[in-house]
Amino acid sequence: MAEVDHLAAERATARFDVEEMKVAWAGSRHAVHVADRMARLVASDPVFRKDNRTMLSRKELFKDTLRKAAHAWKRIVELRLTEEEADLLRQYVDQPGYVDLHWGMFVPAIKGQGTEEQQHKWLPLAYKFQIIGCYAQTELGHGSNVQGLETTATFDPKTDEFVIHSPTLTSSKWWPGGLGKASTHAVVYARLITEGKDYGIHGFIVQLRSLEDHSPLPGVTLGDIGGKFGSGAYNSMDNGVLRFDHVRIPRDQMLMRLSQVTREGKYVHSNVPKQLLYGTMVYVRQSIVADASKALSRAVCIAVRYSAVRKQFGSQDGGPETQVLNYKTQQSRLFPLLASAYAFRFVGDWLNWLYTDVTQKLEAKDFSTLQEAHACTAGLKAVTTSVTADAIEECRKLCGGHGYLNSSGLPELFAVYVPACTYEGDNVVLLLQVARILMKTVSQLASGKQPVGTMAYMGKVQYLMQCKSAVSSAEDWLNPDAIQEAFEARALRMAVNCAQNISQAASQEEGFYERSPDLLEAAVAHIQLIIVTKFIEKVHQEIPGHGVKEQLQALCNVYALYILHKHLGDFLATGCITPRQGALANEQLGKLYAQVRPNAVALVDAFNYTDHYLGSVLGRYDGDVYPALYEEAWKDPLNETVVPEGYHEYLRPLIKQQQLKLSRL
Ligand SMILES: CCCCC/C=C\C/C=C\C/C=C\C/C=C\C/C=C\CC/C=C/C(=O)SCCNC(=O)CCNC(=O)[C@H](O)C(C)(C)COP(=O)(O)OP(=O)(O)OC[C@H]1O[C@@H](n2cnc3c(N)ncnc32)[C@H](O)[C@@H]1OP(=O)(O)O
Ligand SMILES: Cc1cc2nc3c(=O)[nH]c(=O)nc-3n(C[C@H](O)[C@H](O)[C@H](O)COP(=O)(O)OP(=O)(O)OC[C@H]3O[C@@H](n4cnc5c(N)ncnc54)[C@H](O)[C@@H]3O)c2cc1C
Repeated sequence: MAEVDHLAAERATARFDVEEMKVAWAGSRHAVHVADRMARLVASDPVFRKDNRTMLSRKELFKDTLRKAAHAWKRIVELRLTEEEADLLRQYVDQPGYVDLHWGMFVPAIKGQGTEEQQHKWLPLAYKFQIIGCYAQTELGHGSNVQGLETTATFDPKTDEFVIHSPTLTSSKWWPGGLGKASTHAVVYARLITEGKDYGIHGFIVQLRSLEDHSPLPGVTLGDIGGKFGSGAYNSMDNGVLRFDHVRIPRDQMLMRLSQVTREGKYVHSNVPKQLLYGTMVYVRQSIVADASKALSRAVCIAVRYSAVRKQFGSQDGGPETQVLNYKTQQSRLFPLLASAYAFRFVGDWLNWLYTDVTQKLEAKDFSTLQEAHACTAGLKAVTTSVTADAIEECRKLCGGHGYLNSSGLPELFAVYVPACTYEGDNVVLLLQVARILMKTVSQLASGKQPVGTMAYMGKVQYLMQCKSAVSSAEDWLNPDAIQEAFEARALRMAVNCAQNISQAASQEEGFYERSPDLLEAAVAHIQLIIVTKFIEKVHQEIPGHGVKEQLQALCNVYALYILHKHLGDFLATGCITPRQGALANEQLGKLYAQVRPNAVALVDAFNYTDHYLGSVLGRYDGDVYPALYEEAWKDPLNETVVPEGYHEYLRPLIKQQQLKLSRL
C-alpha cells in the first residue's frame, strides 16, 4: 500500500465494496487470493524486473527472457506450485517467450491429437522440460489457408518412417513462436502422403535440435525470422523459420488420435469430424478472449488513474484546475472501454465454460456442439482482440503526451498486443467463418430447423423481423429486455439481409464473395449480441457485496448503449429502432457516465494489479505520477553522460562550421 495516496479522495467516493468487486472480477475469493500471492511473488523478485526492458538490445532481451523463464521454473519447482499457481506466476512475469507456446500449444496439441500411448510417452517429457516444444503450422506462403500448407510427410513402408520435407521456399515454416532459438521439438503440420495419395494436413511430432548441444539435427535448417513491431514487446519471442530436407521420423510420431497410418501404409480415419485437427486453435482462441480482458483492463487502469491525477484548464480565478477525468469527452471515450473490460471478462468466463462443456461432449463422441464452439471462439477472438488493440491506442491518447513515453507502459502493451488481431487466425478470416455459419443457420430456418445455443434467437425470426422497440424515455433503455430485443433484431435482420442478397447472385459462393464486407458487419453484430447477452445474464445472477451488482448493472448498460450508439446506423437501417429512440439511448448513456464517474478509480482498483504488473508510471496505485516520470527520464541511457556520444564527431564540427561561416559575413 502506498504511503501517500494521491487518489485517496477518488477512492473515498466509491459507492461499492471494492474487495467484493475484486471477487466478482476474479471469479471467486480463492482466485483473488492466489492471483494476489503470485503477483506479489513476481513483483518482489529482482530477476523479474522489467522496467529496463525497452532499452535492451534484441539479444539482451532474448537472453533476459531465457533467464526469467528458467528462474520462473526454478521457483515453481522449489515452491511446489500447483498448475493454477504456475500459470498465474508465468502470466505476471509478463514477458512473451517460448514457454507460452510450450504450455499453450505444444502440450495441448499432444493432449488433443495424440493417442493415449503417445500422450504417455511425450507429455511427461514436456511437463518436466526435458524437451521444449512449439506449434509449427504457418508457412511463408500460407497461414490463414491451413489446407494450402505445402510441407509433406511421406510414409516410407520400407523403414516404417515418415519423410518430412519442405519442397518449396514457400513451404518453409514461418512464424512459430519458440521455434527460432529455444525449441527442441515441434508439432509440425504437414500433408500426409501414403500409397501415393495426399490425405491432407496432419500433425507430427518432430525433433529439431540435439538434446545434448542444441544444434539442429541433420536435414533441419532453423533460425529466427527477425525483429518485430515496437521496442521490447513481442521481440522477446523467437518466432522462427524451419526447413526440412527429407528428415525421417518414426511412424508413431504422427499424432494418431483422429486418423492413423498402419504398418503397411493404409490410411485409416476414425469416425470423427476432420475439423478436430483444428482443436488446438479453438483452445487457444478461447484463452485469447480471456486475455483480451486482461490487456484491456491494464490499459484502462492506467488511463483512469492518470486521468484522475492529471489536471488541465479551468482555473482562471486561481482555483483548482479540472481533473481531465471530469471532462465529458474523456468520460465518453474512457468509460465504454472500462465497461468493455468487464464485458470481455464475463464473456471470457462463459466461453471457457462452453469450451469445457464441448470438450466433455467430444469425449463422449457427441459432436453436435462443435460448430457452436468454432463460431463462438472464432468470433469472440476476433471482436475482443480488435477492440482491445484499438482501445490500448485510445488509452495512450487519453493520457496525452505522457502516454507516448515508454514509461507509461502503453506503447509496449500496444506493440505486444496488436498481433493478437492476426495470430491464431486473422480476425477478418475468423469473422467470415462466423458469417458462413450464420448464413447456413438462416438458410435452415425455412425448413423449420430450430437453431440452438447462441443462434437460438434466430428461431424467433417471425417476431424479430417485424418487432418495433417500445422505448419511449431514456430510462426505458435501462430495461435489459429492451436492449436484448434491439440487439437480437439488429443481428438477425443484418444476417437475413445478407442471405437475401446472396440468394440473388449467380451462385452461393459468388454471392458470399461479393457480399463479404456486409457479412463481416453481420458477424460483428451477432458477436456483440453474445457479449451483451452474457453480461446481462451475469448481472442477473446473485452478486454479493455492497453496491457491486449496481455497478455491474451500470457498466452492462454502458457497454450495450455505447455499442448501440456507435453502430446506430445498423439499428436505424434495419428499422429496429427510430432516430428518436437512438437519441434517447445516447441521453441515457450520458447519465450512466455520470453514475460511473465517482466509482471509476475504484472500478479499476478492483482489477487488483500490482504496480509491477501494470508497468506504468502513469498508472501507479498511489497516483504520485510526476516524481516518477521525472525520475524515470534520468534512467535513459542517453542521460548516462551529460554531453552525448557523437558530439565531437557530428555536433561540434557542425556548430563550429556554422560559426565560422557567420564570422566571415
Ligand atoms: C507490457 C507488455 C508486456 C508483455 C505482455 C504479455 C502478454 C500480453 C497480454 C496478452 C497477450 C494475449 C494473448 C496470449 C495468449 C496466447 C497467444 C500466444 C501466442 C500466439 C501464438 C500464435 C499461434 C498461431 O497463430 S498458430 C496458427 C494459427 N492459424 C490459424 O488460426 C489459421 C486460420 N485458419 C483456419 O483456422 C482455417 O484454415 C479456416 C479459416 C477455418 C478454414 O479452414 P478450412 O478447413 O479450409 O475450412 P472451411 O472450408 O472454411 O470449413 C470447413 C468446415 O469446417 C468448419 N470449421 C472450420 N474450422 C473449424 C474449427 N476450428 N472447429 C470446428 N469446425 C471448423 C467450418 O465451419 C466448415 O463447416 P461446414 O462444412 O459445416 O460448413
Ligand atoms: C506474433 C505472431 C505469432 C505467431 N505465432 C505462430 C505460431 O506459434 N505458430 C504458427 O503456426 N503460426 C504463428 N503465427 C502465424 C499466424 O497464425 C498467421 O500469421 C495468421 O494465421 C494469419 O495468416 P497469414 O499470415 O497467412 O495472413 P494472410 O491470410 O496472408 O492475411 C493477409 C490479408 O489477407 C486477408 N485475407 C486472407 N484470406 C482472406 C479471405 N478468405 N477473405 C478475405 N480476406 C482474406 C486478411 O484479412 C489479411 O488482411 C504467428 C503470427 C504472429 C504475427
